[in-house]
Amino acid sequence: MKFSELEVSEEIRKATDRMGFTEMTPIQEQAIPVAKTGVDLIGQAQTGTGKTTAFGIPMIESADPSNYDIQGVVITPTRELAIQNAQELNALGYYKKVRTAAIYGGQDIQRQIRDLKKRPSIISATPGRLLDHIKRRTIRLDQIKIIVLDEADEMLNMGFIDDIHEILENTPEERQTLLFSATMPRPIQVLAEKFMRDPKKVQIKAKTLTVSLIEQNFVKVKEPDKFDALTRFLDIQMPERAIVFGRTKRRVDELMRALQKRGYEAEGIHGDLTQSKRDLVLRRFKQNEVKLLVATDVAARGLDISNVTHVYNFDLPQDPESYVHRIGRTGRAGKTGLALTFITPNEFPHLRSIERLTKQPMKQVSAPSYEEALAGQQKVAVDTLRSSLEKDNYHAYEAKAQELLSNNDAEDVVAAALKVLTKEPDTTPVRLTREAPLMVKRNSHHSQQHGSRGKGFYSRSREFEHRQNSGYRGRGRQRSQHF
Ligand SMILES: Nc1ncnc2c1ncn2[C@@H]1O[C@H](COP(=O)(O)OP(=O)(O)OP(=O)(O)O)[C@@H](O)[C@H]1O
Ligand SMILES: [Mg+2]
Repeated sequence: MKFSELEVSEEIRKATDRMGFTEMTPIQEQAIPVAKTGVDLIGQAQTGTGKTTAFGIPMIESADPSNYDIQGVVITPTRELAIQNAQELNALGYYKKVRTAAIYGGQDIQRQIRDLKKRPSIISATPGRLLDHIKRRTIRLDQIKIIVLDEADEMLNMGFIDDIHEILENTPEERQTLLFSATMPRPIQVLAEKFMRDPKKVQIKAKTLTVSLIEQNFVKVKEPDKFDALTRFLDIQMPERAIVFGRTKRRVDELMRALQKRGYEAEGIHGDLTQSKRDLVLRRFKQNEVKLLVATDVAARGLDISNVTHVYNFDLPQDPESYVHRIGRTGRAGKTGLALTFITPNEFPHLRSIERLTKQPMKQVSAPSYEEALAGQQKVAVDTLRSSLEKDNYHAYEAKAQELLSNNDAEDVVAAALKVLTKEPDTTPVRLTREAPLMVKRNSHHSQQHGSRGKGFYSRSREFEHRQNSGYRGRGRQRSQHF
């Protein structure tokens, strides 16, 4: 079905047109008409299939820009996602003149207060900062009509649940509540139904939980060999734009430095960086100034960066759902992608639990040898040379070529030129602190949640457990500190 056939105001149809959308995606086609009737809704569809617009249209449609109250709220687990959702809502509200403000931690609160004085109709926020504003009375939610929990399962996970409850207490009881995510574990749905009113479920049924356009591979590699394997894969696969996920903030810092040391353009993103640094790194990645983004799970959910061709899970994620979201950073909006997951020998049970959740077996590949990586890079050099020949723009170099050929064998000259052009696999020694393999924890929080009898789900990282016991106030803060 096309947006032009959707029963919405002309301003919204024009906005989707301006955004370049013609056909609706399945979640949009099915969720928008239901949400417009005002009922509560749980929407589940694969990553990259347009859930933002699916909740965005009913929000913009119900907002009245001549009313000065905040009428809608979208809550997300990360700051970058709050910014991104605000951008999409502003695009959808362009002709109707419905304004959305992004409200998130790490940005000057006075600046946000000034923004709020301009009376946005919708707020796209992270929970902690939203609560700060509620307490300062710079945001009132008593007139809202719609609240959306984007990445709902993550928002209702142990880390954010208290904040969400506190936010909900500040909203009118007759509000409409919408939950969206690509993953929706059963226990989270049960929990959600406690604060929703008879929610309708719109689940886009697919054979697999992950998008079929993403090729999913894994490589078995011992911890000390992981980094060499990574750089050889990079040399062979030559991703246009890739995200490398590491387990902890320290790991991300070390990986980024190690990659840079071997001559790759890489930048890191995690929760210990200042927000301006996070913004800068993401901007450089989006603008293709760096090809590799090394990230914790702070970049796992929701981020929509076009042309991410590869996702490397250098470390396994903490839980199978995170795997689904991480690899979903590629293969978006109909594009193809490749995901490669590194598994150390004793992490195999985790691989199987991921496959059980995704219903998609991963294909085993082997780590390229030095020679294979070299052959890959040589091919790049040959291709570069060939395309230069085709461009026919090297005539200014002909005199020098003749000079070289008068004293040397032609084959030697070309071979030497190729050597210079080839980025040979770099074996510069690097130091990475050894990561312990993920533990299989019986009766863990996750295993109970998924009703899987404690087999094969993961324990939280040591860092997380340490933080849990280290007196941070509010569980939501602990969770956001984690990545
Ligand atoms: N109807 C459409 N036609 C074409 N492109 C679309 C359409 N709807 C959304 N898109 C584009 O598809 C991309 C993915 O959309 P979006 O970020 O909303 O996915 P999502 O389902 O929320 O994914 P995730 O689960 O990763 O958060 C965006 O670039 C968006 O602009
Ligand atoms: Mg999304």
